[in-house]
Amino acid sequence: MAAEAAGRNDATTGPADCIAMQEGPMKEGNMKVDLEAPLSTAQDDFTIQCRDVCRSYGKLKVLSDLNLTVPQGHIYGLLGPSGCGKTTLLKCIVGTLKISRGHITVLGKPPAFPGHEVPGKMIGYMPQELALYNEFTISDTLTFFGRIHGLTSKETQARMDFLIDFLHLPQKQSLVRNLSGGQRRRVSLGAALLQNPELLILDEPTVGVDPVLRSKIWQHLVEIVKTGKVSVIITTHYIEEARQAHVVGLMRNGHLLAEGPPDAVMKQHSAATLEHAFLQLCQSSDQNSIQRGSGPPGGPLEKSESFESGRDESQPILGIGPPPAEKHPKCSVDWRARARHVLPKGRNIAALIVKTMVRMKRMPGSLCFQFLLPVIQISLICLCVGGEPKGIQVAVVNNDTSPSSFSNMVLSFLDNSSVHQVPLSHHEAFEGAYSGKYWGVIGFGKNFTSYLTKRILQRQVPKEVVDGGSVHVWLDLTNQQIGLMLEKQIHQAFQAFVNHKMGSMAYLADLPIKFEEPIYGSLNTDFTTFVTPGAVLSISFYLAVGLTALSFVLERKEGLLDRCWVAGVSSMETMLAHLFSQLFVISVQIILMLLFILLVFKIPNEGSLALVIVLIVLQGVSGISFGLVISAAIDDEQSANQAALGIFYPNLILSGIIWPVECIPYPLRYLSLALPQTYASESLRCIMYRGWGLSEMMVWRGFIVTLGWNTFFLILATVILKLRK
Ligand SMILES: Nc1ncnc2c1ncn2[C@@H]1O[C@H](COP(=O)(O)OP(=O)(O)OP(=O)(O)O)[C@@H](O)[C@H]1O
Repeated sequence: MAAEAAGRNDATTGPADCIAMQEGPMKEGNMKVDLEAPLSTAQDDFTIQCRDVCRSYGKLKVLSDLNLTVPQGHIYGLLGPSGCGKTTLLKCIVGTLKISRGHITVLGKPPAFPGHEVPGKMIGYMPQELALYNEFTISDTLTFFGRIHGLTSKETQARMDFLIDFLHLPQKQSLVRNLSGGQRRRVSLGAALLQNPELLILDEPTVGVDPVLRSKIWQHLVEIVKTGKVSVIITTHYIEEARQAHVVGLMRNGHLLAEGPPDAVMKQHSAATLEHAFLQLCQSSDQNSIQRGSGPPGGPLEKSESFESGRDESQPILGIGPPPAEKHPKCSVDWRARARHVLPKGRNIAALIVKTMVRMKRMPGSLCFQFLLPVIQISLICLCVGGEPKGIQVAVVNNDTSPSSFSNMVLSFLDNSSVHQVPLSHHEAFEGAYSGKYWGVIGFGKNFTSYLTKRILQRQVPKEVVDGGSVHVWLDLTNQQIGLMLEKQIHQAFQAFVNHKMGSMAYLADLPIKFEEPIYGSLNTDFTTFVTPGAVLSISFYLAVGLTALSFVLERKEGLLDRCWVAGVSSMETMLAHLFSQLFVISVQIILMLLFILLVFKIPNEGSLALVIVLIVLQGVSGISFGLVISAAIDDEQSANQAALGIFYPNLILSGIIWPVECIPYPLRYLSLALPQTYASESLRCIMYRGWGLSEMMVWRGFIVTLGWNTFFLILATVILKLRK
């Protein structure tokens, strides 16, 4: 095998034989991925060219003035210890990470250049993470990537059959989540090979793969580059297997220590193996750093520590000397290509929507949960919030001795389902009330009946008669709702008694205030009616936030977003596809919620059902957009959950959903009015309870504010995604 490799390497003298590594002062200025991006004059010979590439994560400088060249039709083995920056470099090459300085040219243009199919069909990328959808079968996985690359189903099928056979994959209907680690890695490799790309970028494809298959993969790579049109860049921890590559780049601390054919590297260092050559290079590099008084290798690199910038000519590094002078003609692109680059592609959106639908189909339990959760939540609110307290224990001390006993009559009008009367002595009643057993004490004096009669019939009575002819009530007001209910029930019972006893003369015992038929709403309006519209909006918003943030954060963590991006799916397409598929889920959720609140809990709706639905859907879209903001800004699911939960209560309280906005003190009220759900809740209440339409300001401003937040969240998510690259 080694001899074979050597033979191949001999045949690849020329560009790969001695790749120059840049020396001298570093060039200033950021990499230009715009219209002024430079083109290598020798672009026909090179598939990838990296010049003076720098990339940092915060203060950690990971790539430092790195120069690398992948000749066309070659296999390039990128080797280096864990953490030296290989994956970072590959991500810069495929365009998922932006470089802070330098130039990268891939297949003739910088990555992500308008109209360039990198990212896209020209490039096959296998990330280090498996980056596969666990709920997919092997067939679903390859079909999905086939759709994105625009392959016909016949082409996808043919490639699938070949790859399943070649990569020793199990049946194509096998679910990815049921595959072994090695099998998943091979499926991931299959997805990268699917469209026969011109450039294959493979980040540790042979980890966890048995030696027979590993050798077969290398054979295949050798085979596909033979045409001279396909190039491969591959990272591996098995340094010796890289001897089969045409060129190796030995990387350490963000620099390339050497670049050249494996045999030449070994010869230069009189090493029997590539591993030994690499060790020698590392030692020389460390000695050089110590002599120059720089910090230990592996730490953050400063410009002054850059190996290339201060390199001694005597160092045993291949290709010493500045790279040949390069002219940098500018790439140009017409407005049509630029527009095509920016505009979302229907094909990609459709592929992503189908992907989401297939995943939903494969997780029926989760889908049912998503549909039923809002119904359960709103039902619990309607059942448990705002209703009348029932079975409240009240002590009754009845000292009325009259045979006609008005006190018993008053008590008989008390609603027994709400108030449970417990007849007791004065002492027992108060002892029970103070010990928390009873919510109040209702007391009638000895002469209640006669004094009450006198109070009603005589014009003037002494204070003693007024007092003795009154129902005395002592309440435990630590629970305002129970206290208010008892007050209301006792008033109503007394009113009913007066009506019964006095008939048409009942007005004598009335206050001269008459509450007429309400202008809107009903006399029996309860708190549930107030709270339900806001609760529906809040549920739609927060479920969408949670599902969106979580699904994106997980997809990013598993490398799926990056993989799709390299396959040519833009962030905008990903967002739109998620929006459309989530709209389906939201629509079902809203239909079920409305069925329950209108038909089961009989919440009134005097207005247009269409307006109600549109407003709730728009709030769901706000939730999706806000979820996108969270997932764009946050990398792990725990922090994403915390962010979603963290804003839940402040927003719920400040939006006037559980208590009127009018109760909020002034400076906070301005904040409340700016929130996404304050005007929207008011708008929904106006539609449902007042029957208003869009001509009313209180209705349309709810829609306008919701649309405004949607736009703001979407723009913010896009900006954060761009800035964080
Ligand atoms: N998103 C990130 N944020 C901060 N630091 C990061 C991030 N990704 C990588 N790094 C750091 O950058 C350095 C290079 O990481 P990289 O993944 O490129 O190494 P690698 O050579 O591919 O390692 P391995 O062979 O183990 O995969 C490491 O120190 C790593 O901790």
